[in-house]
Amino acid sequence: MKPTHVESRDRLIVALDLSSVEAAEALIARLGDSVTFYKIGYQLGYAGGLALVPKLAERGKKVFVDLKLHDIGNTVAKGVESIAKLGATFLTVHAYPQTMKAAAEARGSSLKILAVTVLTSYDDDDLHAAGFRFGVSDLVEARALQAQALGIDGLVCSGEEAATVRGIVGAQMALVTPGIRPAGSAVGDQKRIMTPGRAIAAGADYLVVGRPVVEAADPKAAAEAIVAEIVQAGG
Ligand SMILES: O=C(O)c1cc(=O)[nH]c(=O)n1[C@@H]1O[C@H](COP(=O)(O)O)[C@@H](O)[C@H]1O
Repeated sequence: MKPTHVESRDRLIVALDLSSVEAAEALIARLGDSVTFYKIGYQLGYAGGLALVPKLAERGKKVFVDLKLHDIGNTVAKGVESIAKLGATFLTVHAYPQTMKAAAEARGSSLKILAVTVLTSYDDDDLHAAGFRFGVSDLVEARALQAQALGIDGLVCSGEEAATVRGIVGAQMALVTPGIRPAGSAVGDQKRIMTPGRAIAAGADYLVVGRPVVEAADPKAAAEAIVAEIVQAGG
């Protein structure tokens, strides 16, 4: 079950993984009306990009601030309060109980907190190497339940887990899926990938796409093709 109020175009979130505000502004201008939702993460955020959040919001765009916070509760809460003032729609935290609790309590009324379950560049071996005794699917499911119990607004997971997670948490939580790769595009460092259409069909509400749009010869055409696939999948 996907929230029906979200337009197909608004389900695409383009990751502005670029080295400067100027480069981001140039891409935003090229994409024009084809993209309504942007993500600002480490690369752009640490290069002055957080100043773009209120500017984009003023222009009617939605912004996902992807800082994947994880620290002691007090520090997380204060960071969340600062991000909330920028006018962002989404903010990520890692799905650790203390971190999620602090973020949920500090988020205010307009910012929504997304918990990153297991990074899409991880597989079971990567989790075991990091000291976890769970595999990806078990850890994603356990964290989804914890996030729901703590009042978190949405989850970041791969398309591979989307259908199961949707079944566990129901329709209320937003499911946001990175690791999106249109057929034929380079996988890069991602390990749990899915095409836009299959991810929507699996229950994703939002697709996060970086390189397949940002590095495309024609980013606008790449974004439009993803939106067309979302529409075709019924999203
Ligand atoms: O939170 C995220 O957005 C995120 C979570 C995750 O598990 N995997 C993941 O790739 N992301 C982000 O999604 C984007 C994916 O970029 P591409 O692999 O270039 O499409 C990057 O900005 C990542 O930081």
